[in-house]
Amino acid sequence: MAEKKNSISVEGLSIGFGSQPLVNRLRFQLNAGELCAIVGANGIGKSTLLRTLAKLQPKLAGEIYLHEKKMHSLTPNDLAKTLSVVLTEPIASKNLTVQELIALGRQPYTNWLGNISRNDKDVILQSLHTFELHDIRHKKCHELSDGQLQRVLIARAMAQDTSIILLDEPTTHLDLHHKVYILKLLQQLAHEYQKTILFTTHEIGLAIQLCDKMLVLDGKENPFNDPCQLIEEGHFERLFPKEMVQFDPKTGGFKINK
Ligand SMILES: Nc1ncnc2c1ncn2[C@@H]1O[C@H](COP(=O)(O)OP(=O)(O)OP(=O)(O)O)[C@@H](O)[C@H]1O
Repeated sequence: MAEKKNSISVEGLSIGFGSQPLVNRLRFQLNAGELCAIVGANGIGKSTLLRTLAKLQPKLAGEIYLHEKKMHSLTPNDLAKTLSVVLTEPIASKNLTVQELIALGRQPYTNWLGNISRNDKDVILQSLHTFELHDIRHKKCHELSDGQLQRVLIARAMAQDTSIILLDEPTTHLDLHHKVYILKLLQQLAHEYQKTILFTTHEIGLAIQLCDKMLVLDGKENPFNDPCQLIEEGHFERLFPKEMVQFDPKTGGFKINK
């Protein structure tokens, strides 16, 4: 079997704001080709972790390694060629067309005039096809549905052609069909293109079915493992107060306590 390539690893990481840590002593490692969900209750620190991993806010302690190099030793341009981020915040560039927005993903590779090469054009075309956006490539982003816009943002991350992709709640606002569609696309990107994909979500049941690994932020142990192992160890049972909902290990989903 081929040796697994370590893409992102975190050791003793504390995250939070100011001097107040939200989560302490995080430790996990992801390899090339793995899809991983970060789950946990509202306000536990999922988005904060994602933003810290993307260097959008400082870590409080510990170390983040990308391809076994300390993240802080990478230049901004090297970081942009290694890691792309899809956030939930509304995008400022909704007046661009679908194709123009996806082309922005090529910025780390263009020269200082921003000239697009033949290779850049091929990568943009491939992203349009992979995400079935070719027919709407000339539409303005403000004319798109939430689901279409979500696909465009992920296509832009694919055009950035980084080995690691981080996404904050990529399935919010989507119906069940489109939630599954987006998560399956992410799984395909990870498995077929050997990307390492880490995303935050409240869709624990879907994540259990589709992810290779999961990080459960519970504010204490914060276990990281493959979903079956996490179920066996009972980590999902302890995630929410039992009076309301209960995890059913047989179905891998939550049931309302009536
Ligand atoms: N800019 C900020 N300054 C200080 N505290 C903040 C800031 N942004 C978020 N927080 C706090 O940090 C905590 C974690 O927020 P975060 O958005 O990471 O949680 P989350 O797990 O993603 O939650 P949700 O599931 O609701 O999206 C919350 O208590 C939040 O109020």
